[in-house]
Amino acid sequence: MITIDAKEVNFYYGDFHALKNITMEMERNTVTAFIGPSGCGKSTFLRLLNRMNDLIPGTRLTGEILIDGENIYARQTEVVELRKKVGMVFQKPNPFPKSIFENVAYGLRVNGIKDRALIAERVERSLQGAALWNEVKDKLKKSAFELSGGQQQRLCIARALAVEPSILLMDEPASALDPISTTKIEDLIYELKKEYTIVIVTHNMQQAARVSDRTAFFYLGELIEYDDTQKIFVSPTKEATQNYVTGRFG
Ligand SMILES: Nc1ncnc2c1ncn2[C@@H]1O[C@H](COP(=O)(O)OP(=O)(O)OP(=O)(O)O)[C@@H](O)[C@H]1O
Repeated sequence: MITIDAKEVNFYYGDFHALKNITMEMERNTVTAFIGPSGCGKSTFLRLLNRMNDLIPGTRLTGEILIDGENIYARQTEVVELRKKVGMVFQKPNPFPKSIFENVAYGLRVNGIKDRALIAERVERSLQGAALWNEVKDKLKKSAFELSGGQQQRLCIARALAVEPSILLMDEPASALDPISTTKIEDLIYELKKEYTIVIVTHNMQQAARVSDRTAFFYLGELIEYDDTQKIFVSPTKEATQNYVTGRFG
């Protein structure tokens, strides 16, 4: 079932045409990786999926992005509701200067949930979902800054899960982490796709090959090739894709 459906999307920063006629569909409960050289538009496209570019002055979008059949750029779309449904995890872990518990509870409180038992239950479930519960269950009141970088990133994933999104956007979620923490995040992505649809930007080819079902190769603002990950890495159709995945440019 298609959950994200982008149709002829063009995006401009002022006069700069950053995304050119992007059309692609993403299915529910899959992991899609965006790859391509620096500046090709991966993050721009990812951020369009939960309207994170809205606040950048002078930008313009044409085309449509439908999520579960609804045009997320339609006038009646509530951005707050959209972001509940489409969560985001950034490159650098960015916990709030609050306790571990309060970091995860934050989105629930912002959404007006006051029931303490419900909040505690959701915090536990989210930390379990982010494979962090066992490491933090005895120190929930400690500052999030006392966690390691890898734990902080899983905390940020738990924070995103707490408001029960159906889609998770991840912008290079492991690039600031050591190899062991990276493996944990990759294992987690594999687990999470049972319940969520995941879109990940990565510079790491092996990571894209390991975690994703589908891979989209972007170059200079265009979607050059989008196919099953196996196909992109083993027998891509386009020469540019072949050159990129074999490390001949980028
Ligand atoms: N806020 C902005 N204002 C103007 N131009 C921008 C802005 N953000 C990105 N761009 C430009 O849009 C293009 C695409 O940037 P984007 O960050 O989407 O690329 P990317 O593929 O994610 O790159 P990287 O892999 O380096 O993160 C680049 O040329 C960049 O300079």
